[in-house]
Amino acid sequence: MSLLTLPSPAKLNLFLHITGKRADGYHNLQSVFQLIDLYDYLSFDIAYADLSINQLDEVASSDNLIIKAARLLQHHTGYRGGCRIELQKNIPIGGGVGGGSSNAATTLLALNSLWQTGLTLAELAGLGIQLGADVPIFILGKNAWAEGVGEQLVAVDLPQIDYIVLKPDCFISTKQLFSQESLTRNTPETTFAAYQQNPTQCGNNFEAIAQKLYPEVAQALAYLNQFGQARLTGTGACVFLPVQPEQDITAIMQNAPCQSYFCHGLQRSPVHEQLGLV
Ligand SMILES: C[C@@](CO)(OP(=O)(O)O)[C@H](O)COP(=O)(O)OP(=O)(O)OC[C@H]1O[C@@H](n2ccc(N)nc2=O)[C@H](O)[C@@H]1O
Ligand SMILES: Nc1ncnc2c1ncn2[C@@H]1O[C@H](COP(=O)(O)OP(=O)(O)O)[C@@H](O)[C@H]1O
Repeated sequence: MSLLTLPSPAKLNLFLHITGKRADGYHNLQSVFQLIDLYDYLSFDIAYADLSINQLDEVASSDNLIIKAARLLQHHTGYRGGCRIELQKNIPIGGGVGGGSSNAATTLLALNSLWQTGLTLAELAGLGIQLGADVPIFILGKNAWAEGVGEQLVAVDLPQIDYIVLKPDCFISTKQLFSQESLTRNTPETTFAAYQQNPTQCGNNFEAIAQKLYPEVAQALAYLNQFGQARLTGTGACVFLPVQPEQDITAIMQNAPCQSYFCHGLQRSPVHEQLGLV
């Protein structure tokens, strides 16, 4: 098989605590990653000698994490062939829902299969972390409890929940939010068991800063908070609300102040199901 089309799912951080700053400037965190059925689609055709991708308005091809992931796999394994990659982008960029990281992970998984380079998931996650802190969760392909910078992952079972996700009309840089002086960097460590007992007690340390810097985020959170407990995902800009079937989901979405998505929580990534990595 030389041609393959795969989905690339998004994620939510059900909570996000920053627990310390490391000597290298990165921050330690604790989080629960929930995979959701908001997908980009990537097509891979390895009947090409070079690496190439269709042009994306927002990202130069040489900066695209998809190309960076493919190059990294080539470099690591010495594989000499190429691939033509087509990306259909649906996941909002800079939204805190991990689209770029997910694209990188889908690329590593797909090309490791098509190029028959034979790396294990642990080896692919080791490559992925060089591209971004969120890549390993998409290589694992399961909901997870995360520590370290997001690379220490333990797969967890989460209740089946649906979400409304809003994308405020602004772009948030992860680096910029981490560099804010007012960021709480010393949240006491917790455990997955403690989180499960009382999930609403765990929040997102970036929520106050994102709302202050971006009124669009404050507006989206205030809107969703009328219907339950809304949260920021990652460093934003997206915010999400867990919803029950009896709520008027259509009305909540129609009256939202910005773009809205209805998403199911996934138990595992469809990429792994499609590639037989069960
Ligand atoms: C904090 C999270 C939670 O999911 O935010 P989102 O990106 O999803 O919003 C992620 O782990 C982010 O991962 P990712 O977006 O891949 O970040 P990277 O590109 O690795 O890092 C961008 C910059 O953010 C800072 N950074 C990032 C992660 C971290 N644990 N500590 C940091 O201090 C560093 O300054 C780094 O240069
Ligand atoms: N394939 C890609 N899809 C999305 N963003 C990408 C991609 N490749 C590189 N990027 C860059 O990665 C950054 C973070 O994008 P993304 O992962 O969508 O956001 P977030 O980390 O907030 O969830 C953006 O600034 C974008 O320029």
